[in-house]
Amino acid sequence: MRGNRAPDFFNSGATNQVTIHENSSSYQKYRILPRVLKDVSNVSTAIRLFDRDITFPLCVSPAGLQGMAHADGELATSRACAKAGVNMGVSSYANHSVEQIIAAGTEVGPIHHVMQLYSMTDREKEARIVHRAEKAGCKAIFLTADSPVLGVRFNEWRNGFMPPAGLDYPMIEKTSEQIQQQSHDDGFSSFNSASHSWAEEIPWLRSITKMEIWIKGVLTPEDVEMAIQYGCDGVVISNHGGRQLDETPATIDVLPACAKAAQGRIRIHIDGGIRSGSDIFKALALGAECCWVGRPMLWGLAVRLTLSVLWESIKS
Ligand SMILES: Cc1cc2nc3c(=O)[nH]c(=O)nc-3n(C[C@H](O)[C@H](O)[C@H](O)COP(=O)(O)O)c2cc1C
Ligand SMILES: CC(C)CC(=O)C(=O)O
Repeated sequence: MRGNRAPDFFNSGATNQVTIHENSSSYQKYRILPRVLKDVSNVSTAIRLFDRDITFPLCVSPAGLQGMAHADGELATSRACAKAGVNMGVSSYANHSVEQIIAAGTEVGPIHHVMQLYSMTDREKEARIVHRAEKAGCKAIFLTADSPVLGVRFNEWRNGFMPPAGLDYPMIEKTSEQIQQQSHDDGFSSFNSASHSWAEEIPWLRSITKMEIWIKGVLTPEDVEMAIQYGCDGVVISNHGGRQLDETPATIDVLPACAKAAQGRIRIHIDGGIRSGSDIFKALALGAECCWVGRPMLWGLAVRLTLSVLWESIKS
Protein backbone atom coordinates (compact mmCIF):
# COMPACT_ATOMS: atom_id res chain seq x y z
CA MET A 1 0.00 0.00 0.00
CA ARG A 2 1.28 3.48 -0.82
CA GLY A 3 0.28 6.64 0.96
CA ASN A 4 1.38 10.18 1.60
CA ARG A 5 0.82 10.54 5.32
CA ALA A 6 2.87 13.70 5.79
CA PRO A 7 3.47 13.21 9.56
CA ASP A 8 5.23 9.89 8.85
CA PHE A 9 7.72 11.82 6.77
CA PHE A 10 8.02 15.08 8.70
CA ASN A 11 7.95 13.85 12.29
CA SER A 12 9.72 10.50 12.24
CA GLY A 13 13.27 9.42 12.81
CA ALA A 14 15.02 6.21 11.77
CA THR A 15 14.22 2.68 13.04
CA ASN A 16 13.36 2.78 16.76
CA GLN A 17 13.26 6.58 17.13
CA VAL A 18 15.96 6.54 19.84
CA THR A 19 18.07 9.40 18.54
CA ILE A 20 15.20 11.68 17.57
CA HIS A 21 13.91 11.54 21.14
CA GLU A 22 17.31 11.89 22.80
CA ASN A 23 18.15 14.92 20.66
CA SER A 24 15.49 16.88 22.56
CA SER A 25 15.43 15.18 25.95
CA SER A 26 19.21 15.39 26.41
CA TYR A 27 18.96 19.16 26.78
CA GLN A 28 17.23 18.52 30.12
CA LYS A 29 20.40 16.95 31.53
CA TYR A 30 22.14 20.31 31.47
CA ARG A 31 21.48 23.04 34.01
CA ILE A 32 22.25 26.73 33.76
CA LEU A 33 24.62 28.15 36.36
CA PRO A 34 24.27 31.93 36.33
CA ARG A 35 26.83 34.46 37.55
CA VAL A 36 25.33 37.43 39.38
CA LEU A 37 26.02 41.15 39.67
CA LYS A 38 26.81 41.39 35.97
CA ASP A 39 25.69 44.39 33.91
CA VAL A 40 22.95 43.05 31.63
CA SER A 41 21.38 46.41 30.82
CA ASN A 42 22.76 46.38 27.28
CA VAL A 43 22.77 42.92 25.73
CA SER A 44 22.25 41.66 22.20
CA THR A 45 21.45 38.24 20.78
CA ALA A 46 22.82 39.18 17.34
CA ILE A 47 25.70 37.26 15.83
CA ARG A 48 27.61 37.75 12.58
CA LEU A 49 27.25 35.01 10.01
CA PHE A 50 28.33 35.09 6.37
CA ASP A 51 29.29 38.76 6.78
CA ARG A 52 25.85 39.84 8.02
CA ASP A 53 24.36 40.29 11.48
CA ILE A 54 21.47 37.93 12.19
CA THR A 55 19.04 38.78 14.97
CA PHE A 56 19.66 35.72 17.09
CA PRO A 57 21.75 32.55 16.80
CA LEU A 58 19.14 30.31 15.21
CA CYS A 59 18.78 29.55 11.50
CA VAL A 60 16.51 27.19 9.58
CA SER A 61 17.97 23.82 8.55
CA PRO A 62 17.54 22.51 5.03
CA ALA A 63 14.52 20.20 4.84
CA GLY A 64 13.01 18.60 1.76
CA LEU A 65 9.41 18.42 0.56
CA GLN A 66 8.16 21.61 2.15
CA GLY A 67 5.57 21.78 -0.61
CA MET A 68 3.82 18.91 1.15
CA ALA A 69 3.29 21.12 4.23
CA HIS A 70 2.10 24.19 2.30
CA ALA A 71 1.87 25.04 -1.39
CA ASP A 72 4.27 27.99 -0.87
CA GLY A 73 6.73 25.61 0.85
CA GLU A 74 10.28 26.95 0.83
CA LEU A 75 9.10 30.33 -0.50
CA ALA A 76 7.15 30.89 2.72
CA THR A 77 10.08 29.67 4.82
CA SER A 78 12.41 32.07 3.06
CA ARG A 79 10.02 34.98 3.64
CA ALA A 80 9.66 34.05 7.31
CA CYS A 81 13.44 33.80 7.78
CA ALA A 82 13.93 37.21 6.19
CA LYS A 83 11.24 38.66 8.44
CA ALA A 84 12.88 37.15 11.52
CA GLY A 85 16.33 38.27 10.37
CA VAL A 86 17.91 34.80 10.19
CA ASN A 87 19.42 32.62 7.45
CA MET A 88 18.01 29.58 5.70
CA GLY A 89 19.29 26.27 4.32
CA VAL A 90 17.86 25.18 0.96
CA SER A 91 17.43 21.41 0.59
CA SER A 92 18.42 19.65 -2.62
CA TYR A 93 14.90 18.21 -2.24
CA ALA A 94 13.27 21.66 -2.19
CA ASN A 95 10.01 21.94 -4.11
CA HIS A 96 10.97 25.38 -5.41
CA SER A 97 14.20 26.39 -7.12
CA VAL A 98 17.03 28.10 -5.26
CA GLU A 99 16.50 31.13 -7.51
CA GLN A 100 12.80 31.40 -6.51
CA ILE A 101 13.53 30.78 -2.83
CA ILE A 102 16.19 33.50 -2.64
CA ALA A 103 13.96 35.95 -4.55
CA ALA A 104 11.01 35.30 -2.19
CA GLY A 105 13.07 36.03 0.92
CA THR A 106 14.93 38.98 -0.51
CA GLU A 107 11.62 40.71 -1.31
CA VAL A 108 10.90 40.75 2.43
CA GLY A 109 14.31 41.76 3.75
CA PRO A 110 18.01 40.92 3.95
CA ILE A 111 18.64 37.18 4.17
CA HIS A 112 21.43 34.74 3.31
CA HIS A 113 20.90 31.19 2.10
CA VAL A 114 23.10 28.12 2.08
CA MET A 115 22.64 25.26 -0.39
CA GLN A 116 22.46 21.73 0.99
CA LEU A 117 24.12 19.16 -1.23
CA TYR A 118 24.49 15.38 -1.30
CA SER A 119 27.51 13.56 -2.74
CA MET A 120 25.98 12.34 -5.97
CA THR A 121 26.87 9.63 -8.45
CA ASP A 122 26.01 12.06 -11.24
CA ARG A 123 28.79 14.64 -10.86
CA GLU A 124 27.46 16.82 -13.62
CA LYS A 125 24.10 17.18 -11.88
CA GLU A 126 25.85 17.85 -8.56
CA ALA A 127 27.94 20.56 -10.23
CA ARG A 128 24.81 22.09 -11.79
CA ILE A 129 23.28 22.45 -8.30
CA VAL A 130 26.45 24.11 -7.01
CA HIS A 131 26.70 26.53 -9.93
CA ARG A 132 23.01 27.48 -9.73
CA ALA A 133 23.27 28.07 -5.97
CA GLU A 134 26.37 30.24 -6.35
CA LYS A 135 24.88 32.27 -9.20
CA ALA A 136 21.65 32.77 -7.24
CA GLY A 137 23.61 34.18 -4.29
CA CYS A 138 24.06 31.34 -1.77
CA LYS A 139 26.92 31.91 0.64
CA ALA A 140 27.86 28.31 1.41
CA ILE A 141 27.43 24.69 0.51
CA PHE A 142 26.26 22.42 3.33
CA LEU A 143 27.53 19.03 2.19
CA THR A 144 25.34 16.47 3.96
CA ALA A 145 27.87 13.81 4.82
CA ASP A 146 25.63 11.45 6.80
CA SER A 147 23.51 10.21 3.91
CA PRO A 148 25.47 7.89 1.60
CA VAL A 149 22.34 5.72 1.88
CA LEU A 150 18.89 6.64 3.19
CA GLY A 151 18.12 6.03 6.87
CA VAL A 152 15.94 3.02 7.68
CA ARG A 153 12.63 4.77 8.18
CA PHE A 154 10.17 2.19 9.52
CA ASN A 155 7.46 4.79 10.03
CA GLU A 156 7.56 5.73 6.36
CA TRP A 157 7.68 2.10 5.21
CA ARG A 158 4.75 1.12 7.44
CA ASN A 159 2.26 3.27 5.53
CA GLY A 160 4.10 3.07 2.22
CA PHE A 161 5.02 6.75 2.25
CA MET A 162 5.53 8.28 -1.18
CA PRO A 163 5.67 11.99 -2.01
CA PRO A 164 2.34 13.34 -3.28
CA ALA A 165 1.85 13.78 -7.01
CA GLY A 166 2.32 17.22 -8.49
CA LEU A 167 5.45 18.28 -6.59
CA ASP A 168 8.61 19.29 -8.43
CA TYR A 169 12.19 19.01 -7.20
CA PRO A 170 13.90 21.57 -9.44
CA MET A 171 17.34 21.25 -7.87
CA ILE A 172 17.68 17.50 -8.41
CA GLU A 173 15.67 17.83 -11.63
CA LYS A 174 12.96 15.35 -10.66
CA THR A 175 9.20 15.16 -10.07
CA SER A 176 7.15 13.22 -7.53
CA GLU A 177 5.84 11.08 -10.37
CA GLN A 178 9.41 9.99 -11.22
CA ILE A 179 10.14 9.22 -7.56
CA GLN A 180 6.90 7.23 -7.30
CA GLN A 181 8.06 4.96 -10.11
CA GLN A 182 10.82 3.60 -7.86
CA SER A 183 10.83 1.84 -4.49
CA HIS A 184 10.71 4.09 -1.41
CA ASP A 185 14.46 4.04 -0.73
CA ASP A 186 15.57 4.13 -4.38
CA GLY A 187 13.19 6.98 -5.14
CA PHE A 188 14.71 9.10 -2.41
CA SER A 189 18.35 8.19 -2.51
CA SER A 190 19.39 6.30 -5.64
CA PHE A 191 21.46 9.28 -6.78
CA ASN A 192 23.50 9.51 -3.54
CA SER A 193 27.07 8.30 -3.86
CA ALA A 194 27.68 5.51 -1.35
CA SER A 195 31.38 5.56 -2.24
CA HIS A 196 31.93 9.20 -1.27
CA SER A 197 35.07 10.27 0.62
CA TRP A 198 36.77 13.39 1.95
CA ALA A 199 39.47 13.11 -0.70
CA GLU A 200 36.99 12.85 -3.56
CA GLU A 201 34.44 15.41 -2.46
CA ILE A 202 36.16 18.38 -0.88
CA PRO A 203 38.97 19.19 -3.35
CA TRP A 204 36.49 18.74 -6.21
CA LEU A 205 33.99 21.09 -4.59
CA ARG A 206 36.78 23.61 -3.94
CA SER A 207 37.70 23.45 -7.61
CA ILE A 208 34.21 24.34 -8.80
CA THR A 209 33.01 26.99 -6.30
CA LYS A 210 34.12 29.98 -4.29
CA MET A 211 31.28 29.50 -1.77
CA GLU A 212 32.14 28.38 1.74
CA ILE A 213 32.13 24.60 2.21
CA TRP A 214 30.58 23.20 5.37
CA ILE A 215 30.12 19.58 6.41
CA LYS A 216 26.68 18.78 7.82
CA GLY A 217 26.42 15.61 9.86
CA VAL A 218 29.61 15.57 11.94
CA LEU A 219 29.43 13.85 15.35
CA THR A 220 33.05 13.17 16.34
CA PRO A 221 36.22 15.16 17.13
CA GLU A 222 37.99 13.02 14.51
CA ASP A 223 35.70 14.27 11.76
CA VAL A 224 36.06 17.86 13.01
CA GLU A 225 39.79 17.38 12.52
CA MET A 226 39.24 15.94 9.02
CA ALA A 227 37.11 18.96 8.10
CA ILE A 228 39.93 21.24 9.27
CA GLN A 229 42.55 19.26 7.37
CA TYR A 230 40.47 19.52 4.19
CA GLY A 231 40.15 23.28 4.61
CA CYS A 232 36.40 23.33 5.24
CA ASP A 233 34.86 26.52 6.61
CA GLY A 234 32.47 25.02 9.13
CA VAL A 235 30.77 21.91 10.44
CA VAL A 236 27.21 21.36 11.58
CA ILE A 237 27.14 18.92 14.48
CA SER A 238 24.11 16.95 13.33
CA ASN A 239 22.62 13.46 13.24
CA HIS A 240 20.10 14.59 10.63
CA GLY A 241 17.40 15.03 13.26
CA GLY A 242 17.61 11.29 14.04
CA ARG A 243 16.51 10.39 10.50
CA GLN A 244 19.65 8.64 9.28
CA LEU A 245 21.54 6.32 11.69
CA ASP A 246 19.45 5.66 14.78
CA GLU A 247 21.25 5.25 18.14
CA THR A 248 23.83 7.87 17.36
CA PRO A 249 24.21 10.20 20.36
CA ALA A 250 22.24 13.38 20.88
CA THR A 251 24.07 16.23 19.21
CA ILE A 252 24.25 18.32 22.41
CA ASP A 253 26.11 15.44 24.11
CA VAL A 254 28.89 15.32 21.50
CA LEU A 255 29.16 19.09 21.07
CA PRO A 256 31.69 19.80 23.87
CA ALA A 257 34.24 17.26 22.54
CA CYS A 258 33.78 18.53 18.98
CA ALA A 259 34.17 22.17 20.04
CA LYS A 260 37.28 21.28 22.03
CA ALA A 261 38.80 19.54 19.01
CA ALA A 262 38.07 22.57 16.84
CA GLN A 263 40.09 24.92 19.08
CA GLY A 264 38.62 27.86 17.19
CA ARG A 265 40.06 26.64 13.87
CA ILE A 266 36.67 25.98 12.27
CA ARG A 267 33.12 27.22 12.87
CA ILE A 268 30.92 24.88 14.90
CA HIS A 269 27.15 24.94 14.49
CA ILE A 270 24.60 22.41 15.75
CA ASP A 271 21.11 21.11 14.98
CA GLY A 272 18.78 18.41 16.31
CA GLY A 273 16.07 18.70 18.94
CA ILE A 274 16.52 22.41 19.64
CA ARG A 275 13.12 23.63 20.73
CA SER A 276 13.54 26.59 23.09
CA GLY A 277 15.65 29.58 23.94
CA SER A 278 17.22 27.70 26.85
CA ASP A 279 18.28 24.92 24.43
CA ILE A 280 20.01 27.56 22.30
CA PHE A 281 21.66 29.02 25.39
CA LYS A 282 22.99 25.61 26.42
CA ALA A 283 24.31 24.85 22.93
CA LEU A 284 26.16 28.18 22.84
CA ALA A 285 27.50 27.62 26.34
CA LEU A 286 28.81 24.20 25.28
CA GLY A 287 30.69 25.55 22.26
CA ALA A 288 28.36 26.18 19.32
CA GLU A 289 28.35 29.50 17.49
CA CYS A 290 24.83 29.07 16.11
CA CYS A 291 21.90 26.62 16.19
CA TRP A 292 19.72 25.38 13.34
CA VAL A 293 16.21 24.00 13.57
CA GLY A 294 14.27 21.69 11.24
CA ARG A 295 10.87 20.30 12.24
CA PRO A 296 9.39 23.31 14.09
CA MET A 297 9.57 25.29 10.87
CA LEU A 298 7.77 22.48 9.01
CA TRP A 299 5.08 22.35 11.69
CA GLY A 300 4.61 26.11 11.25
CA LEU A 301 4.09 25.63 7.51
CA ALA A 302 1.58 22.82 8.10
CA VAL A 303 -0.36 24.93 10.62
CA ARG A 304 -0.59 27.72 8.05
CA LEU A 305 -2.08 25.20 5.62
CA THR A 306 -4.57 23.92 8.21
CA LEU A 307 -5.59 27.46 9.14
CA SER A 308 -6.11 28.50 5.52
CA VAL A 309 -8.26 25.38 4.86
CA LEU A 310 -10.28 26.16 8.00
CA TRP A 311 -10.67 29.78 6.95
CA GLU A 312 -11.90 28.77 3.48
CA SER A 313 -14.47 26.38 4.99
CA ILE A 314 -15.68 29.00 7.47
CA LYS A 315 -16.10 31.54 4.66
CA SER A 316 -18.06 29.18 2.37
C1 LIG B 1 11.17 16.39 6.93
C2 LIG B 1 12.65 16.62 6.99
C3 LIG B 1 13.35 16.68 5.80
C4 LIG B 1 14.73 16.87 5.83
N1 LIG B 1 15.40 16.99 4.65
C5 LIG B 1 16.74 17.19 4.67
C6 LIG B 1 17.44 17.34 3.45
O1 LIG B 1 16.86 17.34 2.37
N2 LIG B 1 18.78 17.48 3.54
C7 LIG B 1 19.45 17.50 4.74
O2 LIG B 1 20.66 17.63 4.77
N3 LIG B 1 18.78 17.40 5.91
C8 LIG B 1 17.45 17.25 5.89
N4 LIG B 1 16.78 17.15 7.08
C9 LIG B 1 17.51 17.27 8.35
C10 LIG B 1 17.56 18.74 8.81
O3 LIG B 1 18.42 19.50 7.99
C11 LIG B 1 18.09 18.85 10.25
O4 LIG B 1 19.34 18.22 10.34
C12 LIG B 1 17.16 18.27 11.30
O5 LIG B 1 15.81 18.46 10.94
C13 LIG B 1 17.42 18.94 12.66
O6 LIG B 1 16.66 18.35 13.65
P1 LIG B 1 15.26 18.93 14.21
O7 LIG B 1 14.23 18.62 13.15
O8 LIG B 1 15.05 18.12 15.44
O9 LIG B 1 15.41 20.39 14.45
C14 LIG B 1 15.41 16.97 7.06
C15 LIG B 1 14.68 16.93 8.26
C16 LIG B 1 13.32 16.76 8.24
C17 LIG B 1 12.56 16.71 9.53
C1 LIG C 1 15.12 12.00 1.52
C2 LIG C 1 14.91 13.45 1.35
C3 LIG C 1 13.56 13.76 0.79
C4 LIG C 1 15.20 14.33 2.49
C5 LIG C 1 15.02 13.74 3.83
O1 LIG C 1 13.99 13.23 4.23
C6 LIG C 1 16.10 13.81 4.72
O2 LIG C 1 17.18 14.19 4.28
O3 LIG C 1 15.92 13.47 5.90
